[in-house]
Amino acid sequence: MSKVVHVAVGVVFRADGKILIARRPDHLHMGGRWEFPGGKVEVGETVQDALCRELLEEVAIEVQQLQPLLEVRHDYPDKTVLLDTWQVTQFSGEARGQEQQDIQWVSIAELDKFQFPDANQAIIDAVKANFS
Ligand SMILES: Nc1nc2c([nH]c(=O)n2[C@H]2C[C@H](O)[C@@H](COP(=O)(O)OP(=O)(O)OP(=O)(O)O)O2)c(=O)[nH]1
Ligand SMILES: [Mg+2]
Repeated sequence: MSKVVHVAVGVVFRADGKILIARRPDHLHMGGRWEFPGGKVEVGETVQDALCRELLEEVAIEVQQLQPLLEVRHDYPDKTVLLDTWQVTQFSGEARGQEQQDIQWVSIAELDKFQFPDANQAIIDAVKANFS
């Protein structure tokens, strides 16, 4: 069995209630799908540290306030991920894709229009249930 990939994922809310999504570069796992920004937790790092680092690296925002939302474990054919998902309610900076990826701010109702990796359905359901 391969080990579980621990991923820090941020559902970033802007003051107007919109959520930040980004399109995964084509060459990556789940390339071309939309995601909530984040990435793998490195050895010796807390999940909160990983989330702050990834959001700065990927979309140039500095997290100021976060709270746990849910954990989603999902088996893909080639790997198993644990999406350790946090709600980000305060941040500084203006989001921009630092890796040439498209980003968008979308309403909760609009999330259904985008194609996310399969593991994300549980996150989207939780967002709708908690924040709609
Ligand atoms: N960031 C993120 N990853 C997701 C989501 N949904 C989902 O299945 N994943 C999967 C895809 C990847 O297998 C894994 C995250 O890896 P990643 O490619 O973002 O990791 P990373 O930013 O650290 O990138 P790298 O250093 O490996 O290039 O989790 C999501 O909403 N956000
Ligand atoms: Mg990433």
